[in-house]
Amino acid sequence: MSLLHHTHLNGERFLIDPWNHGTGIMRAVLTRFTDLDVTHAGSLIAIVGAAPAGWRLLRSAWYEAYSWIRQFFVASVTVPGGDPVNSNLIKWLVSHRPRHHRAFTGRTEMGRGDATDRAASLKKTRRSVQYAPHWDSRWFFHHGRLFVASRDNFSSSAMSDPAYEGVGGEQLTISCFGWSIEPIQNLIEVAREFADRQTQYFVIIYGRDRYGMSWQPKTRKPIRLLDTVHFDDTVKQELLNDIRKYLDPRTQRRYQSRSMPYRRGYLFYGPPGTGKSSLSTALAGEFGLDLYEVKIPSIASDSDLEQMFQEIPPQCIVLLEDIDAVWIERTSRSHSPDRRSERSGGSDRENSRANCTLSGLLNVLDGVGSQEGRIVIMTTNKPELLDPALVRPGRVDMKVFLGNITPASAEQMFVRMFSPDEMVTSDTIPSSIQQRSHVVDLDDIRDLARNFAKAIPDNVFTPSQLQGFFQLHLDSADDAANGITSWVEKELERQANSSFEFLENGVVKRV
Ligand SMILES: Nc1ncnc2c1ncn2[C@@H]1O[C@H](COP(=O)(O)OP(=O)(O)OP(=O)(O)O)[C@@H](O)[C@H]1O
Repeated sequence: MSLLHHTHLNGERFLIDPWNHGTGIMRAVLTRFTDLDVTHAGSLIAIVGAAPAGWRLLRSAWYEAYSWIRQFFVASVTVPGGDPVNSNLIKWLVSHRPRHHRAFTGRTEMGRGDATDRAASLKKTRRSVQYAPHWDSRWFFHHGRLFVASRDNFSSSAMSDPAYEGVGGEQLTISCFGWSIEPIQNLIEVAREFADRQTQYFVIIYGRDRYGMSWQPKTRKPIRLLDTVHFDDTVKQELLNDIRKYLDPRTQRRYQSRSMPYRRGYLFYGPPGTGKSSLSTALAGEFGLDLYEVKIPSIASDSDLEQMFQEIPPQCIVLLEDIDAVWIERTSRSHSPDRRSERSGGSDRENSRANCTLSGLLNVLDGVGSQEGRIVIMTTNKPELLDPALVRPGRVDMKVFLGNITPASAEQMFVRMFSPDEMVTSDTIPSSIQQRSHVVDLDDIRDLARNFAKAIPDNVFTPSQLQGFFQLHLDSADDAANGITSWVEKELERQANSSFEFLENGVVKRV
């Protein structure tokens, strides 16, 4: 089809091309309705069209200039992801963000739900959404100085980690103008103090990340007082004094001057549910130490174990759980699987056998990195399976037995559960329940506790069993005191039959 059109204007016949024709109309329209000349509009369009290229040019010039400035006039400190200083800085940056920060990550809350939302906590169906500020690089002033914090190698997998705080987990570089890193060092100190203040009521528990590649803060537990872990009071005092003495700086100097390795090991042993893990966490809170959790059965190899230990900082508690799962080298896999199975109490334990060896474990316990003020706590339900080499003095300096509950401990537990401080009497508890929990006088509670303790047979139930009973009666001390005798009878019967109870169509059945 021809692109030329014929037209008549004032009786004349013109041959025009559509472009000129279109421009003519545009010009006519523009001049009619605005004062703009279309030739100027054309220049405007040309400028707008050239703007992106100009912008790109400016940007690359800026990057060039910035890298030049960085090279000669900027001091910087890079902190690797996963390092405690990294998370301290992130905490400080997040809480000192500009008021109008607009980029956030949104994630379903993985930790405890809103403690005040009783209905939600009971149903456990809805979790709140957690919003955390998000940025790649941020400029900010601190003490009159301009800093920039930039995150490198952001990986989206970090976001699916429950410990991810919206930012963090990646390498962080803090820069400022000048030739000295002193302002950055000061900023780091400020961030560390800030983080310490924020976490002083919590124990930070570190675990390996999902790929087993690095230590990550796994949970932050409110400090558990040692009074809430019930076991022999004399042993508790001995343990506390021992750790206190060990952490005293004078002890460290004495160890060093006598060329002794500065480390301390403890073994907590006893039946499941007697408080071995709880005691370890309570000690971490008592002495303000972070807790590094090593689950022996989940370690892939000796070299993994070694790598883990190399990355554990000094001055912390290392918790080696289920230490009896360590493969005992002397009874090699090929020679005596039966014997091992027999020693470990059955085929199910075979399945949970660790892949690290005894010598691998002894290596990391005695290795160079272990001599820096760490406390190593090993826990086991089966101390009789442990190799004597593992628990010899020097590796295990004190053994602490945590056993079944005594009537005296049961009495203390009762008082703790129902003392006025512990009883919640806020609006979150329905008034009907508040009326039932009328006993809040401490003397009354103590009386009830004494009667309660009389019903508890010595050394039969674990503290966690008793805790389970309290959980059913948290709203009323009276109910707990009245219900204990029948609970004890039922539990004794159940233990005698060593049966597992379950409900089927409303009928209690046992297997
Ligand atoms: N001695 C105790 N005093 C107070 N509470 C206890 C005690 N022992 C256990 N509990 C309670 O029972 C629960 C389980 O305790 P914990 O996990 O510390 O036991 P454990 O000995 O480490 O068990 P396991 O050997 O199975 O790991 C916790 O909620 C804890 O509060």
